[in-house]
Amino acid sequence: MVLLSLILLPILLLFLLYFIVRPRPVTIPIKNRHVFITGGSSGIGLALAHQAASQGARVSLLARSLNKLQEAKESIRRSSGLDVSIFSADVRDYDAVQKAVNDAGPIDVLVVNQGVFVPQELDKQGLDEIKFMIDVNLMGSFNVIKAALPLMKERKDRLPASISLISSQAGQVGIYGYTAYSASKFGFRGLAEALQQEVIADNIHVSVVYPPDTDTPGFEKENEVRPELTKLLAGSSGSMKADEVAKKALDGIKSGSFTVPCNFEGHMLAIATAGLSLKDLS
Ligand SMILES: NC(=O)C1=CN([C@@H]2O[C@H](COP(=O)(O)OP(=O)(O)OC[C@H]3O[C@@H](n4cnc5c(N)ncnc54)[C@H](OP(=O)(O)O)[C@@H]3O)[C@@H](O)[C@H]2O)C=CC1
Ligand SMILES: CCCCCCCCCCCCCCCC(=O)[C@@H](N)CO
Repeated sequence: MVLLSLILLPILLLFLLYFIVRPRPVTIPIKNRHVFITGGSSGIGLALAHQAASQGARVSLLARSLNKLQEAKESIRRSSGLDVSIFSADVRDYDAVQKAVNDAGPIDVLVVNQGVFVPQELDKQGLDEIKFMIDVNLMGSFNVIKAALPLMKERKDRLPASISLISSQAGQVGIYGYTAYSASKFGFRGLAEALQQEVIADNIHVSVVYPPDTDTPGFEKENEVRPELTKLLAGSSGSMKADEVAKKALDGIKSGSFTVPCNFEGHMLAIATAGLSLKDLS
């Protein structure tokens, strides 16, 4: 009897725990909603913009180069017939970001995607490049989220909304040659875990997307200077097309998943680095 309850009690408790944290699927609609993508003029961000527009979202893009933004706007107009809003700003400039975000109007789905990567051993890398990556990738993301959050919270429809961060598999595991880059992306994890707790009451769902090497203009440039060992290690997770990553990202965002892996290795990494991120269970 005692033995039986010793076995049954933990099982009962586990069921109870599961009942409390069981998956409660959320669907974040994007049709007719405002999707704001930073770094949306190139690579993964641009692919996401195309897909969001083709699913009926109202899309806004933010990046520095007005030329590239205009090209992106034109290519989305050609493919989906839709007009996207473009904003030229550097994410490192809070006032410029705030102005862009306010001009764009309340955001339903914020995709923080801008990013720079200059791989190099710490030994050889200058502090200027290290600061560049931390400032654009991490501090820039704070600027964007801080600027967008007040209006996101005030949105009238109360439909589920999303804040998603495009991290990297190098934001799950430190990789040779990526000391600064990995540090900038690991920061996303803490930001996201804490932020999710702070905004869930506003029905805002935080997602972190972890792509492997992805075929983009930025990646092409990176490859010219990438140390051999970095190539080899990153190569162990293969590479994807920007469209494929964008699809995984958008599906993950729409389902409100906290962790969004993009390939098989990504699923393994998600399990290996789950930590206390229990959001995916709730
Ligand atoms: N490609 C890859 O292998 C992988 C990429 N990632 C991540 O995905 C994201 C997108 O990468 P990818 O598509 O390759 O990048 P690209 O270099 O192709 O595009 C980067 C985008 O960010 C914008 N951007 C860069 N700096 C700033 C800035 N200071 N302020 C505002 N916008 C800026 C660029 O426009 P502009 O220069 O005009 O400002 C451009 O629109 C990044 O966060 C990256 O770390 C993650 C894993 C793998
Ligand atoms: C436990 C299971 C392990 C599975 C194997 C995992 C292998 C790790 C590979 C990490 C790849 C990092 C790519 C970074 C890409 C990137 O961000 C740059 N291109 C810059 O944009």
